[in-house]
Amino acid sequence: MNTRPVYTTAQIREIEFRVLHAPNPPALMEIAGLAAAGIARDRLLAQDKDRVLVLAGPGNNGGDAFVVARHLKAWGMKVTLAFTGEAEKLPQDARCAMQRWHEAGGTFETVFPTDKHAAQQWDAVIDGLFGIGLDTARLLPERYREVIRYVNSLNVPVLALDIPSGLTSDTGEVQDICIHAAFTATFIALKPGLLTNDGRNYCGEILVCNLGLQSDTLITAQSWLLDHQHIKTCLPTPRLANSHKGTFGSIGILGGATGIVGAAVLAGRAALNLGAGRVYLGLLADADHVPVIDYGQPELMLRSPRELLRQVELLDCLVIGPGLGNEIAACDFLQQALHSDLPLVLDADALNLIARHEELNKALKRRQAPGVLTPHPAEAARLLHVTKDDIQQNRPRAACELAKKFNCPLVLKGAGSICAYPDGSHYFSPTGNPGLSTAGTGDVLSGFLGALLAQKLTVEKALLLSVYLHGAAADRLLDQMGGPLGMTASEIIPSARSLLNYWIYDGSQGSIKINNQEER
Ligand SMILES: NC(=O)C1=CN([C@@H]2O[C@H](COP(=O)(O)OP(=O)(O)OC[C@H]3O[C@@H](n4cnc5c(N)ncnc54)[C@H](O)[C@@H]3O)[C@@H](O)[C@H]2O)[C@@H](O)CC1
Ligand SMILES: Nc1ncnc2c1ncn2[C@@H]1O[C@H](COP(=O)(O)OP(=O)(O)O)[C@@H](O)[C@H]1O
Ligand SMILES: [K+]
Repeated sequence: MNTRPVYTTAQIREIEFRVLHAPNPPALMEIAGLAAAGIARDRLLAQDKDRVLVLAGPGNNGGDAFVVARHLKAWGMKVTLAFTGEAEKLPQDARCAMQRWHEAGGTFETVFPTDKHAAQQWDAVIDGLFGIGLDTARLLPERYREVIRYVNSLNVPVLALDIPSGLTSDTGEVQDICIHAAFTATFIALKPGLLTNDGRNYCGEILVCNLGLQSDTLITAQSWLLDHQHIKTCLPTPRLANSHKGTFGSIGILGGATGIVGAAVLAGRAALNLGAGRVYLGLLADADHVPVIDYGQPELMLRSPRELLRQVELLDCLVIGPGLGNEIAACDFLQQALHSDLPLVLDADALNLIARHEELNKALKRRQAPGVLTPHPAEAARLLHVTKDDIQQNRPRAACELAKKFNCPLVLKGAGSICAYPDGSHYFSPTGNPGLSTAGTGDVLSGFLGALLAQKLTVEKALLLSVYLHGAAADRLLDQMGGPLGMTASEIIPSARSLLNYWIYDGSQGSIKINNQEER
């Protein structure tokens, strides 16, 4: 499996320690600087665009910047380097890099340019201010904040070294201000902060420079970036010609209280369009508001929740939560679902009820049958009894903590969704965009997940595939629409259906092929 590993700062430092304490250690900073300089030359600069501003910070990220500057200068670029730290306080490798810059005839400015006194024009900027050593608990000194504001106001591409300065490497949080990069050359391996939360706004295109190291042979990864190669291993197998609706599972969706019927309908439509053989909705809405048919998708079979729960033995999976509400009846239905042996997808109000009621909480923890939770950050906060900000401040930690607490795989939704397992392993999804920030898209995800479980995918595969596919369907729509604005949850469904078929069948269909053989 060539899924990319993702490492925390502590793990990157451990890798570095192991490499540097082995015989004949490589010159990591030199290798990193050369790789990044090549990216700058090839992706940001050109013969008539050769004026580059290189910003060097007070640590080893600054050291990388000196190496980049040296190579760009040697390749004929017009390099202006700015460093406002104290040379004698630089770490040893960075001091060496500065020395070699001087030896190559380089000089540096001792103040950073700002919009107040920068008359010079640049074609590109290299951000070597702060890397994984940034301490976000300390407010950045004003000179750094000023230069970051200045760089962000320029209309030129920025290459961030390792991570954009201002971003917290482990969490993707930006405390105050951050370099807005067009490209990020990240060293050794991916970091969580590049992949989730604010990180997605600031990194631009990420280029991993592994510095010749096979990091996963040095430290066992617990975290990975999902990619299409991995997703290919999660796909349902192509359908046999001799199949019928029973082959592809029956799914129940329990929710749709008065005023929020649409949530369950969306989940049902999503499940049907992702290949479930039969889809039943158990709607909680009162008699005056409950629909008897979904005219937009008449294939859905509408029931009362009681009828649905009476026939659980007919179901292969139950999604409970979309529009479930928080009435006593909802609690009862959830209690019954948790005590059943059915594979469960627990979403939305089901999660809120579990957060509020101890007996539901216990029932979930005691469950042996497969289950998956699909909280957004506010639901995750209720489940962990913390604030939403606490969750967002460290999404990977929150996702793993929840999976462990309930002994259940889950997806923590939002920009850079994280699929986590009780053993602490977790995956970041690279797909999805702000077009998904609209009501109902979570209901669609729960329907996708249920459909894949009903088709007998394992929980692990169904979770990764549904999250990746959901985001990819939105990304495809975004391309078609030219932007994310106004994307609707309903539109995600056909987009995902075509993608999934395409991925499984690679464009080739299963219909019988009969041709006349020309006689010769
Ligand atoms: N780990 C490795 O093996 C490698 C690391 N390299 C580079 O080294 C970087 C890490 O270097 P460092 O550990 O020196 O860390 P950084 O260079 O990221 O930052 C540490 C420096 O910033 C200062 N600082 C941190 N937070 C601050 C704040 N809030 N306000 C003001 N100053 C603050 C610290 O006092 C220290 O001087 C990586 O990101 C990468 O760019 C590369 O050379 C490749 C190899
Ligand atoms: N900015 C974003 N980038 C990527 N994915 C997003 C973004 N905003 C929302 N999403 C995705 O959209 C879905 C929203 O789910 P949720 O908040 O439960 O919606 P609802 O309850 O209205 O159905 C989740 O899958 C989430 O990951
Ligand atoms: K940086």
